[in-house]
Amino acid sequence: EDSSCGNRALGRVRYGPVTELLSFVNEICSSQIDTGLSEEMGVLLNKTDMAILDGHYRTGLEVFLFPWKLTYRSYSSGHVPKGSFGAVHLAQDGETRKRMACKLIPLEHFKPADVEIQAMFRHENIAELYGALLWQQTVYLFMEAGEGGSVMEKLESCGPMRDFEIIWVTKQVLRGLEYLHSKDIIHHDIKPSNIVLMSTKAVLVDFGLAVQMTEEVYTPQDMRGTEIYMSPEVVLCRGHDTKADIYSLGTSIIHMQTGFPPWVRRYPPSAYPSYLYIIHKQAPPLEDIAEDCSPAMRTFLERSLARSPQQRSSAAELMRDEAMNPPREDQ
Ligand SMILES: Nc1nnc(-c2c[nH]c3ncc(-c4c[nH]c5ccccc45)cc23)o1
Repeated sequence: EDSSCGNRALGRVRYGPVTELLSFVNEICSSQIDTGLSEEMGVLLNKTDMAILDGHYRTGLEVFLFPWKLTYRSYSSGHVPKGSFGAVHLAQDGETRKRMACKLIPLEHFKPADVEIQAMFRHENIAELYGALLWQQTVYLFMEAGEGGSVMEKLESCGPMRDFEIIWVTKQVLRGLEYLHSKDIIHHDIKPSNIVLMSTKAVLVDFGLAVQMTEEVYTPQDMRGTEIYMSPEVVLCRGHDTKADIYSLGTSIIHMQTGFPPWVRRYPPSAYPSYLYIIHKQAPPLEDIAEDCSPAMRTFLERSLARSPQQRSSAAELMRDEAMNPPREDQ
């Protein structure tokens, strides 16, 4: 005990740089440390407006968690097993009043990939990582909060989005993808529930399936992503690249336009437990584009849903597409 502050036990939560946070998450995953300890331990990145008190950062004392309603239906068989999962809460620092998102992941399901990309690569359209704590076999990831909820929640509560809303969200996502793809990172799970809204921007979340390519093509050991938004080359499992995210953005736009992801209205989930074969065999789902879709947006979608990844436009090219810069009177 530290006599200078009486017999108050000093906790094991500390401020540190990204490198220290990364070594902390690797330690807890390789169980190099006794994870059974009753008190919390972890690393909060410097200058994150989070107030550690004597090495403690306890839920209910230094920080408070409030459950967000995270309700979204999965149309297909939902997550392919590799989907990263964890309950996301609203968090608020007791001292600084800073509001954050806090994702709780059971230690046995936690992997360093859940934080590596967000810790090492920062961009205004990627949810910033503030720190990681381990307490009672649960990892607490503190991140930038999208208090407007996800695009999925917006679709479920307000129905199909209007053109100018879709264009605003799509440009935000393209900025994030342009950055990630310039670092050869594939997100692997672009979809409405992984795009969260703030007052001035939208950010991408859930990098649990993201990978940084080391070659031209990424050959997966397992299928990654959520089926209904998945590209044909990912379904084929013979190697893919960052263009897989562009296809998933295209299917997400169809969802934003119509209120339904592609395929489900023509192939009802009751009759089709899996869409992998349909995605593989059928031409891209251009039939599911909204009837009142503007010609410019239809061309944009044809370019993002092209079957061949080589033919598909890149995020940088789509940023410059006329659909993203409509004439004023269209607004
Ligand atoms: N899977 C995942 N991994 N990281 C996040 C995440 C980081 N910051 C966030 N901010 C908001 C929300 C969020 C999603 N649906 C919502 C509905 C209502 C309110 C908030 C939300 C989620 C996050 O989510």
